[in-house]
Amino acid sequence: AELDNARTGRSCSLDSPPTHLDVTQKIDVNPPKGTRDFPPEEMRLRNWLFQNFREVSQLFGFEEVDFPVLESEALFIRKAGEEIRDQLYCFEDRGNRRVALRPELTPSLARLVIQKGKSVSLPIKWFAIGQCWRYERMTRGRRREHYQWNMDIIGVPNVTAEAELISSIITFFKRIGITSSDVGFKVSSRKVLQEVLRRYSIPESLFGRVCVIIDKLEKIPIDDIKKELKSVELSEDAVEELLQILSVKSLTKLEEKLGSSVEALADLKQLFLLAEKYGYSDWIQFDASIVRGLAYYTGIVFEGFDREGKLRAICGGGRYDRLLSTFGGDDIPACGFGFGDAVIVELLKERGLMPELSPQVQNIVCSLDQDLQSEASSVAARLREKGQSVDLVLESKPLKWVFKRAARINAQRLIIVGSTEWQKGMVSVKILSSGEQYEIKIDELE
Ligand SMILES: Nc1ccc(Br)nc1
Repeated sequence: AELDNARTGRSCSLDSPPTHLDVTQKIDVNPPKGTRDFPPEEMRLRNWLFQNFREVSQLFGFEEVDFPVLESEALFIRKAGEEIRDQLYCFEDRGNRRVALRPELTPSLARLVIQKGKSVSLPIKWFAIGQCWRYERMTRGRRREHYQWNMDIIGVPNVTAEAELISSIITFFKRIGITSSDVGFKVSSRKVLQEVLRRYSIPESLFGRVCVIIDKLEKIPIDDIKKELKSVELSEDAVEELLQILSVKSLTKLEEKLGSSVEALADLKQLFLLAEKYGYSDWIQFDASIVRGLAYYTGIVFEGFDREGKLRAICGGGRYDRLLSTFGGDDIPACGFGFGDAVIVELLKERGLMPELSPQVQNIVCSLDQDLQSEASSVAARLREKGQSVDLVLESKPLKWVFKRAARINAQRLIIVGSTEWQKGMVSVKILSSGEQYEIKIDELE
């Protein structure tokens, strides 16, 4: 009912919102279906992951940006039959506007680039880490939100941009202990598809839709793929040729099939040459079946995969030279990738690479009797002024309780404010790792 209300813009709240005294209705303490809470332990892992995303992005000279989670629905309405469209988390707001929770970040980035126009100089190198949404029937019990790391290079037409993006992802993998024996990148170019469609005089307008269908290879039966391709007027021959080409796994074979003048080949050869120079050749392989499921890719496409074949794609991206112009912007070349926060964690667990992240606090401060509580607060304030983190025990507790809490929050030092020591202008300090204990003048504490 609430969702209907939200969709129609009617009030979302209850008639008379419960006051703090009403306990007539017990609320569901779980988050909405398909969404997650981030209690401290999960939040530490998320922060660790995002910190690595950020540090790699900055290592490559990218600037961080973000956009509203809520966007105009129009940003994502593409007529190519994409899954991302079918699962759009969209509704009508109270102003009768059609809006959507963003399913991806690239359209928002394109919108901002156009909005900025000439005020930003090219090339633009931006990265973002943002929550993205899909409304999937819970039949499949899958998540409805995830966080995606994106890096995009706008304004560079040649594949040096794609080579740089792949290098940044590999840098990230190496930082967290993933090697080229764990993960590889399948690389191809949509210009391969484009060339085949051209040879069969398939209209350009069908390109996006054909790519979306091809992306379902290995996800749905081959006969359904063929049926869908024929439904967009591909002839039997065109379908057969297409599927033939998509099974090619070497550039030499591709050259035999398409000839050496095809632009796709030049791009791919240059990319593999650059990979050699970056030193990441053992991470990438040509695979013509890679097309990715977003309609707007126009050139090189790539996806990171787990070599054991147990997990879904870890990340993916490619060139999207037409997206800005389809939004009414200038004809500016662009490429980028998206990297979700879910599969990578599954991979880390698989490989035993999950980081040990415990809470960290330098000091726990307590007073031994109630009359010294304010003195304990002044000791905490003094330490914090010196940049020391302090967990201040806020009510009178037995020392046994304090020690237990100190262990739980992984405190390094216990500072005890006791009356005898306080009379002498001192406090007791206990180094919890070694057990070493001593008294120190308050104004020497740091
Ligand atoms: N696009 C998208 C959004 C949210 C999730 Br979970 N997966 C994919």
